[in-house]
Amino acid sequence: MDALLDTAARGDATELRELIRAGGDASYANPSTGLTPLIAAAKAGHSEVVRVLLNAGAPWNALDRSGRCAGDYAMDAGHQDCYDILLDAGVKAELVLGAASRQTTKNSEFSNKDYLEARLSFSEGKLVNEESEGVMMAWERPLMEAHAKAVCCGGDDILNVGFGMGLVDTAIQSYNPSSHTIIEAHPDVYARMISTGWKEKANVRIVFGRWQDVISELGQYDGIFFDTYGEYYEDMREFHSQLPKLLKPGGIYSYFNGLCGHNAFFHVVYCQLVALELAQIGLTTQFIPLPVRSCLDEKTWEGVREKYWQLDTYFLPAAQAEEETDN
Ligand SMILES: C[S@@+](CC[C@H](N)C(=O)[O-])C[C@H]1O[C@@H](n2cnc3c(N)ncnc32)[C@H](O)[C@@H]1O
Repeated sequence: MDALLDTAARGDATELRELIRAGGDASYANPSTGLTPLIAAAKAGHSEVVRVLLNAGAPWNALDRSGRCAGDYAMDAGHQDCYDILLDAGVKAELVLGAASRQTTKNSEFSNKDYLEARLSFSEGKLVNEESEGVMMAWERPLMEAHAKAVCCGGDDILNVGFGMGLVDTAIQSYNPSSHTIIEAHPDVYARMISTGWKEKANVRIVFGRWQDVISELGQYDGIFFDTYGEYYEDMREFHSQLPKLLKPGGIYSYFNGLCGHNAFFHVVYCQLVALELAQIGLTTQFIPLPVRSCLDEKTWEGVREKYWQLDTYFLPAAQAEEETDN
């Protein structure tokens, strides 16, 4: 099977087609390196070979032993054609997967039931669960301030889903909105909101519960921020399906963009996917690049089980609903 790797690396599309026709496995991965023909082709910039392999069923998202996929190599080497083909393949595959999962019956348990039932510990720099997983961390403060700015420039009625350490809500308060609604589902976080005086703020309304369960109690907002924990992309998609009811015309929606925060190419695929899905409900999405390297060092993650963010740039999503037209 290493013949496939050699042929892909050389960029010989004709020979590769023949090898596949003769039974060669396009999804082969070398057992010791994890190298796939797709990675070999993307690394060398052979776009026709990349196309042949994808058409023959090579998975766009296979990782080698260093945790990188074909798109990562194409991106780093500046092979734009390969990058575009792989991005398109990734977005299409995830769109199809999403459609398929929407057709399967829903699990009766919700995604983050265990998280919501477990105890949390709060400290200056972080909020962690019993497994020392970071629920929220102070390094995100500049990002939360930027999110608050984005959603507050849409108008005066603001909704935030997920209080965590209250970083985004503190920043939202600095814009003194007319109304500031906060949904929070975890009892420990809710108790802390009460003990730190959030209930006494004149413009704040706290809704305790899962957003899924309290959505009917909500109104319409000029700015909405979404940042929960322990939920899947499917949950966020479900939230997005409620945006036409929740977001006023011209309003701004933003979310914590931690999707695939460990892999640069997967992250780009998910940015595109969300933008496409939001476009289907009439929102136009921009991603504002924010450098985050300076917010993070090895010390940041001390005492936290997993680095949930490993990229140098954060892409802050700002999605605007269509303005109302007169006719
Ligand atoms: C990552 S933290 C939010 C951090 C916040 N943006 C900040 O600036 O500190 C996620 C929060 O969402 C809450 N949460 C998780 N699932 C939720 C749900 N389904 N509905 C409402 N809140 C939820 C968690 O308890 C947690 O407080």
